[in-house]
Amino acid sequence: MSALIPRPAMEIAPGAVHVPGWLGLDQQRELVAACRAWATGPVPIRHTALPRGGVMSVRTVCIGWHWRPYRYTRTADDVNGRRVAAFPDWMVRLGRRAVLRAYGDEAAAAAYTPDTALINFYDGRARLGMHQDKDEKSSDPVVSLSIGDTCVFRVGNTETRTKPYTDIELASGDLFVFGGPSRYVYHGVPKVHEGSADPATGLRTGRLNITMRVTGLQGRYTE
Ligand SMILES: O=C(O)CCC(=O)C(=O)O
Ligand SMILES: [Fe+2]
Repeated sequence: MSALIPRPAMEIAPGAVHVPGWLGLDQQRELVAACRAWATGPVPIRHTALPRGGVMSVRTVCIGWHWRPYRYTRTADDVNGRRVAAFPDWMVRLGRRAVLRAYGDEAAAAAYTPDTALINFYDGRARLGMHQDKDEKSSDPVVSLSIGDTCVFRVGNTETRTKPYTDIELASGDLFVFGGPSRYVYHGVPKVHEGSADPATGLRTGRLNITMRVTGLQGRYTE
């Protein structure tokens, strides 16, 4: 789809809102630079090990709290034992602006205080199976930002990982927020369109996705 044709914001399901082209190119560049720094440490980006052996095809680095299947911890005991980078205040503000844009609810936006983000990097072969984000002890919305290659994002239902689902495309700069009745919707990334990115974001290849969440765990860890 041409970047010149503005795509309208769409409610895909109650509480699940897609805002195409929400991030400008400068913001995307800044996020790419920040994620690149986080990818190097204190906990380097890695393929997350799964409990039954095997690894995820996506590579992930976390900030604020470290996620591994299926919990959040302060230290990355499955990687190098170190504490992850802090969740910066500028990202809290970005999350609030995202919630305001998606729901138009000033009170909900002001109250939104994400304390962790999972930063996923997809090469052309990476996929993410259908899952729910349910390791958080808070039902506050998940804010998702995409940069780089366009992907197919599958938005399912809250009951099963199978149909009915809706496939949408998440392109560079797109915002997707899922909260309220869609907070525990199954979702996944069945395909990444390799080479579809505009290198002007600073990401020559691949797809970056940032999901901010509220863990509901005690003890904020910010800068
Ligand atoms: O890459 C995406 O768009 C989704 C990522 C996701 O669902 C997750 O990290 O839990
Ligand atoms: Fe998810």
